[in-house]
Amino acid sequence: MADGVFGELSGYPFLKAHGTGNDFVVVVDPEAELLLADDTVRLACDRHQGIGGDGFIRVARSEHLPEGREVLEQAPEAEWFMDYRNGDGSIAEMCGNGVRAFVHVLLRNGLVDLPPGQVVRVGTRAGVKTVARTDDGYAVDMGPWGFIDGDTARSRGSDAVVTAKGLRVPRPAVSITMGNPHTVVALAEGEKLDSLQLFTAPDVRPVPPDGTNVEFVVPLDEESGATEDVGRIRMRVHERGVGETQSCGTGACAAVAATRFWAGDTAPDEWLIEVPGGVVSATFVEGPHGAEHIVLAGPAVVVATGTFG
Ligand SMILES: N[C@@H](CCC[C@H](N)C(=O)O)C(=O)O
Repeated sequence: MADGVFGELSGYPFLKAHGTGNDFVVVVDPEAELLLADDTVRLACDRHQGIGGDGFIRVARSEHLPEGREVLEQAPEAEWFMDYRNGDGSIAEMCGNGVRAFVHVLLRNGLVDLPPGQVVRVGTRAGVKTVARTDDGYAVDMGPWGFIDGDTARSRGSDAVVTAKGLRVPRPAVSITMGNPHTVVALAEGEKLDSLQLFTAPDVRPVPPDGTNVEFVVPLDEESGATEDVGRIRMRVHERGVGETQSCGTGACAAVAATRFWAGDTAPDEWLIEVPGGVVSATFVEGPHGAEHIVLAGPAVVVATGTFG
């Protein structure tokens, strides 16, 4: 490759994609030949000196990455692996908006065929995800959700305390895994959500062992579009390894899991999540072996293609 500002990426083609405003620099590297040092990823995602993105996605054949080979042992059909990094270069287990963008790029580049009614299985560090096409995007079985500290959450309703700029007092929260870690805080009013300052990371105690993404949610009532059958929340998020983003798919799943847990048995299975970058949906379904899975649906868009300078 040419000697340019992006090191090994100079001269390499990229796509810029997003899902509800959560944006990604995507490279198609089927043989996983790129080294992808943290600095290189950081520069690619830099909004002033790079292409700009919340995250960086490498599209690689599973057989060429160690984590991909582990996936293939359980799911030989998961030919493609989403190698995901945050904008600061750190590796993340999973990205719900990113996996839709990933499949969109696979289709756009003719790397998979996805006729109506069929699914594609994608390898990730949080296991294999099954993705289907919808009328306006993609639906992803995100797998099971779980409490990070199940006993405390179930007995007390919360297992952490969050402090953030714009919150008058620290708030109780619950930490949930979607393969990656999340801590969810409920607020009573929209104004409180709007006045949060999320340039700096909220303080979470105790913080989960691998850090956390923090979601602030406001449950909406029937006047704001919720119904008996479809719950609705507004959400803002501070992402681990990034900062505030316009949307977070795994965060939306964690947010509805916490909201439904707090609401009790009568809460619906279908949810709409309003984020600054749009709306995604999440549906609780019965997965294999009786585990409760969440299906996340939303759009994926490629906005540009180019070559690193
Ligand atoms: N925006 C993503 C999540 C990306 C990873 C996250 N920042 C982490 O470190 O866990 C999503 O849509 O899920």
